[in-house]
Amino acid sequence: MILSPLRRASNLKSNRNPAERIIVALDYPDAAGAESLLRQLEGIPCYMKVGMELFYAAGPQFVLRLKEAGYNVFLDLKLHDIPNTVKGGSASVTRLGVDMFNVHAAGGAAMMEAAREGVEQAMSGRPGAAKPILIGVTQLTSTSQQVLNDEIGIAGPIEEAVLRYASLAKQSGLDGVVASPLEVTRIKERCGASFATVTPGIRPAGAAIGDQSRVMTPQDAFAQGTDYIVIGRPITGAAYPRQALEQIIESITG
Ligand SMILES: O=C(O)c1cc(=O)[nH]c(=O)n1[C@@H]1O[C@H](COP(=O)(O)O)[C@@H](O)[C@H]1O
Repeated sequence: MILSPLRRASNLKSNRNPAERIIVALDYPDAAGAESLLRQLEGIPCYMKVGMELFYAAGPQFVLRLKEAGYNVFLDLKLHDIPNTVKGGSASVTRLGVDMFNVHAAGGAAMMEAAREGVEQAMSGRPGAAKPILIGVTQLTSTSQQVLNDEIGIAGPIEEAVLRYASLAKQSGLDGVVASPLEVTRIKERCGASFATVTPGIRPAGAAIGDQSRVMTPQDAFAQGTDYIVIGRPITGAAYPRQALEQIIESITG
């Protein structure tokens, strides 16, 4: 069961409590696992991310339960399909009442514009509701320079590929991008300070990197000017998840 209501982060510009800029990835195979973590983190007003693992198992119902508990929710389904399908998917996700969701920038301008149209269409039926933050995924933080060039076949520095996706996302009317904190400074220079950056690939010093490639510590990521960090296993896989999260909060405030 999800416990007490939490204070809700209002929007990008008025994030006061640093915890509101930490997005915890609830990568669990079922609702019970995620609920156990929520009990341990009770009272800390961080953002919660529902990704494909939990959503495919627990569905929209779990998103609604998080919303009822007062959390801001990032629904990470990385939509990537023909524009008409992404428009409909984006409208459904918006009607669900999530605070943030993402689409793959690799789907191109027409697809991202369709996502925005889907949001706008759904918002017309939800007067007074807050519009979700629409984010484009650039290059996954698990992708290395070598994989990009040799396997995927995109030439040049990975940062250039990320910047290209970020510019396209901005031109298509998106609110920001998912990228590595390593690319935040250049994205802000290219797309403007108010263009949001949501950065996974976060590893506190000494934490196992696992399948991530382009990583940074929480404090360094915020020093680069990121708006939100996304962090999963360093919290969910810790012996004491609450302590792990509190240490991260302390590292960014101290
Ligand atoms: O869109 C995302 O959230 C995402 C994009 C990306 O490029 N890299 C990335 O790791 N993520 C997500 O961020 C989370 C990172 O989890 P950890 O590696 O366990 O901290 C996972 O839920 C990923 O699905």
